[in-house]
Amino acid sequence: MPEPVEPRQKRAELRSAFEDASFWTLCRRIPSLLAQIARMAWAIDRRDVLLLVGCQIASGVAAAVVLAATARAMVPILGGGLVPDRVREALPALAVVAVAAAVGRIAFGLAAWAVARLKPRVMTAADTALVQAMLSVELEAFNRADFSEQHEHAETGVMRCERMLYDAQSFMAAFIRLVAAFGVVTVLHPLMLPVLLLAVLPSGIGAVAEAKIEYRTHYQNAANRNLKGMMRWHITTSGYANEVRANSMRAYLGFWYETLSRRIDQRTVAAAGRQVRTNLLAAAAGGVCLTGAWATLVWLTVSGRVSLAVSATAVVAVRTALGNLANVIHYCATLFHSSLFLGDWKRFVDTTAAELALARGGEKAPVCPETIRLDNVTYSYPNRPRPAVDGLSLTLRRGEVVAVVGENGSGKSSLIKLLTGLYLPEKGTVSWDGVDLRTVDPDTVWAQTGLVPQFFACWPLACRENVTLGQPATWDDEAVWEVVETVGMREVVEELPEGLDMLLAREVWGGVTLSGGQWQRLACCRALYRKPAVLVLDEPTSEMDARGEHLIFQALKAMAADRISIVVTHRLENTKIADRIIVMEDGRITEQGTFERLIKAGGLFQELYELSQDR
Ligand SMILES: Nc1ncnc2c1ncn2[C@@H]1O[C@H](COP(=O)(O)OP(=O)(O)OP(=O)(O)O)[C@@H](O)[C@H]1O
Repeated sequence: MPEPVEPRQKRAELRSAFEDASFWTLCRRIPSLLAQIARMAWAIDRRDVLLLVGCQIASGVAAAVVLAATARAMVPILGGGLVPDRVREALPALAVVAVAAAVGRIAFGLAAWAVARLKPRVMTAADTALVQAMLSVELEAFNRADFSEQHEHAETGVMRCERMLYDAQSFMAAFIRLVAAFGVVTVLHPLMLPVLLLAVLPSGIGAVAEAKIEYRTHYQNAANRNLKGMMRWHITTSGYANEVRANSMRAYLGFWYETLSRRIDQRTVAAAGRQVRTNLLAAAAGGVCLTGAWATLVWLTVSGRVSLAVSATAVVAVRTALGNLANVIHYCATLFHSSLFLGDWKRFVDTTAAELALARGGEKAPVCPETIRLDNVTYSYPNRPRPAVDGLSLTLRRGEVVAVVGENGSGKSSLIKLLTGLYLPEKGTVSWDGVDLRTVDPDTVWAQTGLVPQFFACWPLACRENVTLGQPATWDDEAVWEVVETVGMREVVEELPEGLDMLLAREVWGGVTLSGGQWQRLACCRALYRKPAVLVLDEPTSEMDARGEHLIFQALKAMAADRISIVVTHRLENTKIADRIIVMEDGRITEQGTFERLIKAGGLFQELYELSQDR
């Protein structure tokens, strides 16, 4: 079986993300990263943020008190005299140790509670910001080669948000305790501080190197992961389950999925080897430095520079400092790691999506336009040698039904995206009543359009919402039933156990689905319910039976007087209801006229019609 092809992907950002990533960059970035996380959390719940910070400080102070009181207790315990006397003398300091340790634990527990409350909400905020960003972009953004890839990275950023808050809390907790321990160690003997730092520096540098390897691997797998995700959906969704089986695709799809997954795993496994080597190297260097730290402590004690009591406290302080320092370095590295993904999310939301956001003029589109005019309009898709619409001029008038026909790929769907302002032309102008759509707020255009696209959505919502989606809520179902009736769906909807309330999603418990043609009738309902000034139907009846098709074209005719109506169709019989037929070839209009005229004109229309009759 043929192996899946390796998808191409953009690499420039991968390089730039690493150029400035060093251990020192990590240390420099931590304060701003913490500030960014704090800002995100602050915007969600100030009380929890204050509780978290308060608890962190309290647990740090408690740790310092524990160490200081331990040092105080050690002096009588390791000093001379009778054991009961020594213990009695140490009791007050030991009581302080117990109280401070309890305060530390309570503060830690409360901090964890605050984080648990903040985590899901921070993640939801990041997630909704991403969804809003996706909703805000121009339709054209989806044609950009790297848009989906960048979106995928941003999705990972959202997933990491949750973990990042936990990492930030753990980092801060370790950092505050470390400062406390460092303070105690420095007071005991200043030489201990640099020795301690040296002991954990190698593991810090190793952790960052490991994080970089993981991030690089994540990027290298991005296109494959993206493709795998899409294929997974196609393979497992109920909608294609019949095609997958009846066209004997199962074996190949299974093979394809496994092969691609293995390819991703191979890179991850290879990276794991590099990570372990880095880790071991860092651990070995750390071990040597740590031995040096303990040797220094022994030397200080043996040479009489510190007393045995102080030395014993130093052992506790060094252990506390080391444990926390290792945590600081670990969480610093994971925070840094997460910050790279968060950077992807932020870049996508603040820059990529913002640059591609719908930002046209603020003018209002003319209400119920009399004419839509295309003047010399050209539109090309990226990576395509020829324009999809090529220097096209056309005027559509209110009250007129225009049918657009032509062979596959001749530019029909692109044309309707241009005249509804979904795409802006590369050259030429599209205007509604003389107002250039470039200067108009697109929402005021789309408030007046009703579109049945070629590939329409089957919304996993109630039947009613499948009709009214995008329109203000209504308490009265009469208008809904009216359009349901128009497309011949009343009986079907009435038979659903919950009628208009029925959930149309068989994947959800209690939900049902409809047949292909019934779904298409519902998509037509959606457009008709809007009573739009510009009604655009792109192959609206491709899945319908003759009765459904008849009903839709009757409805189109009945509604035509008050609006501009455009219908794209391959069934040329349907064009009989049109006032004018436009024939497209290679992005241009090559013929125009009524059915009666074009059927005898000797052009493409006549040829296609004769082919449709030749059975
Ligand atoms: N998103 C896209 N990216 C790149 N090329 C595209 C895209 N959409 C359409 N095209 C190309 O633009 C040309 C016109 O496509 P369009 O969908 O407008 O044709 P159409 O006449 O509606 O075709 P059909 O009858 O098959 O629906 C085709 O060559 C098509 O391959």
